[in-house]
Amino acid sequence: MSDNQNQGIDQPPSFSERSRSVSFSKLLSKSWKWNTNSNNNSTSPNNSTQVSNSSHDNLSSQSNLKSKEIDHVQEESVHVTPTTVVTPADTEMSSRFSKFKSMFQSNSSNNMSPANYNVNNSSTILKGSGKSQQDSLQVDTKDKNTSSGKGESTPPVLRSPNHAHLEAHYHPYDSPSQISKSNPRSPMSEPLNEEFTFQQQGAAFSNNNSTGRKRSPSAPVMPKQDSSILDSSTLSMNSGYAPPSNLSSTTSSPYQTKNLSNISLGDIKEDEQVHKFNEFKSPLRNGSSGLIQKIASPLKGFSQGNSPNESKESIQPFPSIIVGLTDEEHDESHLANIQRSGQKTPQMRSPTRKNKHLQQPANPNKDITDITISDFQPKMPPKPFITDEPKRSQRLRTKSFSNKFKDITVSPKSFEKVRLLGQGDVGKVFLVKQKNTNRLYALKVFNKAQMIKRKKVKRVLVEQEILATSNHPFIVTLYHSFQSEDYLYLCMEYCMGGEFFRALQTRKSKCICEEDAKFYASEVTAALEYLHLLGFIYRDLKPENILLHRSGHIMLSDFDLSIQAQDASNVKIKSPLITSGHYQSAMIDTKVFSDGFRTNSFVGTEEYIAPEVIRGNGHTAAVDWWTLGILIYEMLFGMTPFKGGDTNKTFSNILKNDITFPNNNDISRHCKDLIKKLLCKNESKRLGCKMGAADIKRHPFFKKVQWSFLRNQEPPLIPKLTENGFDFAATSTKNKKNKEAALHKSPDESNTDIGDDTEETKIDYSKVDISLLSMEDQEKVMFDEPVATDDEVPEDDPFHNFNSMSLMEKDNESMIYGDNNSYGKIAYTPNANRSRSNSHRAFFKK
Ligand SMILES: Nc1ncnc2c1ncn2[C@@H]1O[C@H](COP(=O)(O)OP(=O)(O)OP(=O)(O)O)[C@@H](O)[C@H]1O
Repeated sequence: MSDNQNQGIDQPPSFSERSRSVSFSKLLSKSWKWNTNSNNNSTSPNNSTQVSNSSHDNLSSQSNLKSKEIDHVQEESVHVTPTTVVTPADTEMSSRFSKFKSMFQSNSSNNMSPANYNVNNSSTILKGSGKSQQDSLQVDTKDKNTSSGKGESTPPVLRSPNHAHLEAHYHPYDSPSQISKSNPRSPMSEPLNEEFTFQQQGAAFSNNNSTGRKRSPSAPVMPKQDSSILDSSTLSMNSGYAPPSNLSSTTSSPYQTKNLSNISLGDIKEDEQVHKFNEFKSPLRNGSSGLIQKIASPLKGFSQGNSPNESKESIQPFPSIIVGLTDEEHDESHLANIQRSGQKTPQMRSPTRKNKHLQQPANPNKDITDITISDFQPKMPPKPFITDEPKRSQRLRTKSFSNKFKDITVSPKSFEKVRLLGQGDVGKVFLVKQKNTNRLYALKVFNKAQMIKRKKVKRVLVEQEILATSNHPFIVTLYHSFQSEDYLYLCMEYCMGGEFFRALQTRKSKCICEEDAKFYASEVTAALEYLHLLGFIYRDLKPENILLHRSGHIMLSDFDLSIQAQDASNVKIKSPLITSGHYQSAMIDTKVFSDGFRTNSFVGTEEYIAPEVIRGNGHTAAVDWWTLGILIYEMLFGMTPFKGGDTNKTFSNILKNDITFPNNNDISRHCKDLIKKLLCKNESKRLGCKMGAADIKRHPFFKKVQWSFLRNQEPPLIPKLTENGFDFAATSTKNKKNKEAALHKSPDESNTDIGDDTEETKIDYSKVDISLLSMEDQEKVMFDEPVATDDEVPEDDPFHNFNSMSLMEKDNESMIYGDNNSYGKIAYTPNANRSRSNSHRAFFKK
């Protein structure tokens, strides 16, 4: 990877830690690829249609195909699906986006619409018998040979005429050994005794597998058939959900012919929820969209004005006042219309109104005592705008987060890469510097083609929705999100402290004391409470997804596995406020926001997965409280409680084993009680099942926690930048030299020169297939493509709902790059100011 060249810094020594960081659903599609060779063929491919209503369609079909074939079928089905036929007119119309439309439609079920985010395409991939799949493969091969890609009437799925390259470039994880090489998790150095220092560097995200913690190759392997793990009684069917596996292989249930090792993301029964998710209207959404309709007529009214300026304004497509109109302002606009149209004014309003221009013109018949100074002022044309209100596209205005965001103010070119921070399943996260402000951000970049191919479209849309909707001190701030022709970008607050997991690992014992664990558990509880309040279930809590802000406070990140309960809009809070003991903290019943919501996806991270997820009975927001229990345990003991030798054993332990606490650890009775109650295998008895977060906050373990003052407390560990690390200025110069030296040619198209990014040489993106470029060149395109504004992305584009927008926040608190800053090494220094015994008292003493 190019970062290797960029960094020029030492690789950190590798950890011999357990690697566990993979989130399940993110690798399921890989897992079935890897396991298909070893699967038995007990079920005919056609059987898959018999269970077409279940979430497990075609699993047996999958087992009949060798992994290679499946790859081909998956890939080639893109070509044969009739919906991929694009007329030349269509192609011309939306040339920049049509390739994704056709990819998405081909890769999805027939009734797919972009608005549904329906990425469950397993039936598309494997529909019919193995023979027809073979047939389609042959047909596709022909297509492949004849298709010349974009601009022709043959389906221009991608610009590349050779899709084999896609697999090579976008799927570097074709085998467990490859994944361990190419998809390592964030690297760490060895703990350096008291200093707890590690090298935080992107260079380790290259193909060099000797560095850093890796994603576990075994993690994506789902449990094999093993009747010892589950007996049929543990597979409760009473919820109406089918178990996703045949963990109990002895019975003849159709479901039990399937193996979890075969399950793919496409088999996850999320479409129902997603469908309802789309129907879901939050109060905010209702408000904004309703408001737009309401004010449509006043705007028309303005256009009837006599002033030329007035009519000019009236044709402005997206007057930004629209969303910002209060009811009062709306009334006022309406009033003005009525007055203009000669109708009798129903009621005169106060002259202290904001929009003075809407006041009545001087009335000659008016009593002299009624005349005000405004009567003598030149009459300004009606302005349907509040000047400091930024413009928002029509689409953005209808979003629940429209009050937070304005139209996009940046583009990929606005940022300069500092280094790679991390690489997730489908996204790369870069530390970037905004060129004109020197502000530092974490820029998460997703490859669109890869998102479609790996069925992650819905997930990235959910991630954007949650990040954009959230406004909480313990949830990472989204500053900008935008898309270009080939990429999606989430520009977030840079959490300088990196993963909390690293901080734990840099401790000698890999664990922290109970008081410190209480601090982090409190902050996580507060963040989960907030998410639940919005109706989101996080589903992937683990130390890897908890980032540390430079202040040392936590920041939850990575929401692509989250889901929104569909009934959050109709929530009636029965007992909104309850008090907690002596401290009278206000607590909200957060459980009502996801009451009655169950989802059946197999998501999570192996050691953190809740029993109900393994059982496949569907799960609720209670999974987040289970994961909180595991997290607290891991913080205290440096390991998770149910980890087994392999996935099967881990799942078996989760389902059957009681929680035990290592002997030599001195933790309080209350703490053990909390963990036990959170790790209750029966979710209906688990702590949190009654009132959600309020139940947890009222537990005696948290008795002395000042929930309202969490943000003001001293965190136990403070990340500190140290010297001699990555030097941005040096790398920047080096990059420049590299760029000058590099000859950027597409391997396939010798006459296609993507050029460099100097002013003189413009890149013709339409002629470049980014999948054929080296990683370095792909990154170059990533930081050079023009931004696609909301209105540019056609409605039928799969990424239409990914808004390009910027946070309206005036006081941007993001870090500013300075000359003396170094971003290579972070040390976690124990906070000397923090009392370990009774932190809340210490806080008030200060
Ligand atoms: N805001 C941020 N500040 C600093 N580092 C970050 C930030 N966001 C992400 N990272 C780093 O990038 C890594 C990958 O990010 P993230 O987990 O969001 O990607 P992902 O594709 O969803 O990964 P995964 O598949 O592991 O969930 C993180 O583990 C972290 O090290």
